[in-house]
Amino acid sequence: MLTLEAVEFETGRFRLAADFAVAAGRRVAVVGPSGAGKSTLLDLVAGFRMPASGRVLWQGRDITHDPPNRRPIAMLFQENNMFPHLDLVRNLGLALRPDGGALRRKELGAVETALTRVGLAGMEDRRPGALSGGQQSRAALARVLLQARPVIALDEPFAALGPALKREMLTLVRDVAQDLGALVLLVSHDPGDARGFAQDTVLVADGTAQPPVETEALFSDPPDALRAYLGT
Ligand SMILES: Nc1ncnc2c1ncn2[C@@H]1O[C@H](COP(=O)(O)OP(=O)(O)OP(=O)(O)O)[C@@H](O)[C@H]1O
Repeated sequence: MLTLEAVEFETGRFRLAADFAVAAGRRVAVVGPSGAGKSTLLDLVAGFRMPASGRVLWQGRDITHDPPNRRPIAMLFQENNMFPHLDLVRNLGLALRPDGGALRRKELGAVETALTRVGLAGMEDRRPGALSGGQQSRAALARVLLQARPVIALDEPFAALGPALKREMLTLVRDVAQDLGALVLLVSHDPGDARGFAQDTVLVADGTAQPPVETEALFSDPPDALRAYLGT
C-alpha cells in the first residue's frame, strides 16, 4: 500500500494536497489540467520534492524523509535519462551498479534478459543516440525492470511516440509491471491512456490530488473538474 497521509505541498503560490492510499500492484493513471500538480505528485512520492506536512508511507513504513534512491520507486521520464556516451549494457548496468563498476557475469545476464524482455536483444552495444524513440523507451523500461522496485512512476513517458507505438509501449509497461507485481503511477494527458491502461485514476485539480476512483466510473460520469479538462 502506498499512502499519502495528509500530505500538503507548497512552492510559491502553488499548493497541492493529497490524502489517500493505493494498493500494491494497481495500475493508476494521474490526470488533470496542465499545471495542476501531476508531476509534483509523482515527485512527492519519488522523493524529489518534500511535503510541508504529512507523510508518505510504503507498506506502512514512513519514507517521507528517505532520499529518492532509498525509496521503493523506479521513475521513467519522457527524456529517458540515458547517458549518451555509454552503450546500452553500461547504461542499464548502472541500475545494478550505480557506481559504474564492472558488471559480474550474472549481472550481465540480467541486463541481457531485460533487453530481450523489451524487444532489444542484440542491441547491447548501441548507444542511445543510435536508437529510435521507441527503442529508447524500451531501453528505459528495461532499466525499470532491472531496478525491480515495487512502484513504477511514469511521467508522460511516451508522449513523443505515435499512437500505435504508445499503445504498444503501455502494454509492455503493463506486462513488465505484472512481472514485478509493481504498482504503476502513470501521468498522462490522454484520457485514452487512462482508460486503456489504468484500473484506477487520480484526478489532480484545484489544488488537490483526489483519491483514486475506478477509471471507467470516473470517465463515464466525470466530475466538473474533469469535464472542464476534457472539454466535454
Ligand atoms: N520551483 C517552482 N516554483 C514555483 N512554482 C512552481 C515550481 N515548480 C513548479 N511550479 C508550479 O507548480 C505547479 C504544478 O506543476 P506540475 O509540473 O506538477 O504540473 P503538471 O500537472 O504536471 O503540469 P503539466 O501537465 O503541464 O506537466 C505549476 O503551476 C507550476 O507552475
